[in-house]
Amino acid sequence: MPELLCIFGTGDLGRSLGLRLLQSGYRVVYGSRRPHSCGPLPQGAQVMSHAAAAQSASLIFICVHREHYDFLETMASHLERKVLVDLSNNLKKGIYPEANAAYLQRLVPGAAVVKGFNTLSAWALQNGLLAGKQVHLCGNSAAAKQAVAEMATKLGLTVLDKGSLSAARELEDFPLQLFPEWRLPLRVALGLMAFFFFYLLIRDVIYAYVEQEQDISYRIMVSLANKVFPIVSLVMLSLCYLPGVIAAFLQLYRGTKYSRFPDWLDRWMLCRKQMGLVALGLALLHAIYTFIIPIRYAVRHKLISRVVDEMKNNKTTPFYFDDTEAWGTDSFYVLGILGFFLYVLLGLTSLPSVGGTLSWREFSFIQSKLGHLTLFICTAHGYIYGWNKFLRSSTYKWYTPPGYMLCLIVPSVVLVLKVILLLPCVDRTLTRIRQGWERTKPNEETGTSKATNL
Ligand SMILES: NC(=O)C1=CN([C@@H]2O[C@H](COP(=O)(O)OP(=O)(O)OC[C@H]3O[C@@H](n4cnc5c(N)ncnc54)[C@H](OP(=O)(O)O)[C@@H]3O)[C@@H](O)[C@H]2O)C=CC1
Ligand SMILES: [Cu+2]
Repeated sequence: MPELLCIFGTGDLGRSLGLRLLQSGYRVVYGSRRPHSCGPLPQGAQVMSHAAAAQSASLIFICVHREHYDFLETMASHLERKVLVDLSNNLKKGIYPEANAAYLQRLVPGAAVVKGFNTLSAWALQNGLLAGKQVHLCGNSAAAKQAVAEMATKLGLTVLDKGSLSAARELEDFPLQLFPEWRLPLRVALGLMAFFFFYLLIRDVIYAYVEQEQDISYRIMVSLANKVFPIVSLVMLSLCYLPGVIAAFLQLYRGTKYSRFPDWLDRWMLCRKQMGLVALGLALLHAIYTFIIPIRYAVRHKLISRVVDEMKNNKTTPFYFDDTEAWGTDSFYVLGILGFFLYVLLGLTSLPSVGGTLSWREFSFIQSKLGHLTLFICTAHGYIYGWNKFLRSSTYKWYTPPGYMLCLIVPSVVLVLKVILLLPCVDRTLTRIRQGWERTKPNEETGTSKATNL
């Protein structure tokens, strides 16, 4: 006979959890305030009063909001020696002085409370999106935790033990976090965008207005945006590879890999993927913005008015083929296309479903070798853009360097550092360090090792 599990509460979560448990081969009994009118439940589940349901099972899921926990105190005698799983979440951090699970344990001291599953959603349970999902558990009774962990494994979940019930607070705060690993990359991207936008606004629009009394503020919409996006994209892509390079230099400097990186570097390393994806998004915007250039009114007007001018004045300027310009623009576009293609490739392999099919060697080849190649190609794309501009006109003053000049500094630095790391002698040392070699090498004569590999 399959094991019988009990669920208190017939709400959204209770129903979805019951359905999933039934599909995993358990029997389910619901405890409800109104067992005869609680609406449709998953097929095969029984429903009774709380007390009767608790009697028949040893493991009880509390799928009730914390605000209604008080009824559990009145039936504490029925819950003696039961395992109570607390799945509750709060709407905000710190509304209650103690964690929900600690509160539950206080109401029912005779039971073993386990906190967990609160990061799952009714929706994911209902749609069977559980495979490989990680759940955290904590509780004071090891046996109770063990029982819950076994059940979770049967549901296809991966269990992570977070220790005693005092960790419940942390677990309850988890679902309240909104994309924690995206916060830093998005802040950096917004900061950089704001900086370059205002810089270009002053330099291109306001400067032209003051100096030449020309109102070209319409350029904010497309031209300015189409400079800000590629600039920030390139800087973000560099920032995605910079921490790896810094870490390598730090290892070289320390001569060992067995010491922790500073916190800021750790945090930076952990959001590289998100940095790269933000960069990819901006590169995509840049590509789309570039496509609409020929159909813009301002561009068409400029071309047509030049022809009309010449017809009116009845003279034609010599129209010859500039070989340098042809090479310059073509290589600019080709590098842009190749760079964007590699960008997309990097983005695709960062998806778990694609990255999971790659071996570690393949993954690191794509993310590191191909990643730096992407950075190189995109930086070259930027340099050629600057070069073409320089060929066509150079009315720019030295004190107003174009935006792309500023942004090219960052990727150039990263690339130079990467080239240094690729020098055979540096590369050899780094490989040895990463294989566990330390500067205080074992003393070969006596055969004793001073280095500890910990
Ligand atoms: N929905 C979700 O995706 C998730 C929910 N959770 C947590 O699970 C818990 C339940 O959430 P959810 O199912 O969405 O909520 P619902 O409001 O859908 O359901 C709550 C259930 O609790 C019971 N209940 C309500 N009032 C009382 C009361 N005064 N005394 C006793 N029982 C009562 C009712 O069942 P009955 O009428 O049968 O007694 C009701 O169906 C919450 O703590 C929530 O934070 C956690 C993770 C995800
Ligand atoms: Cu470009």
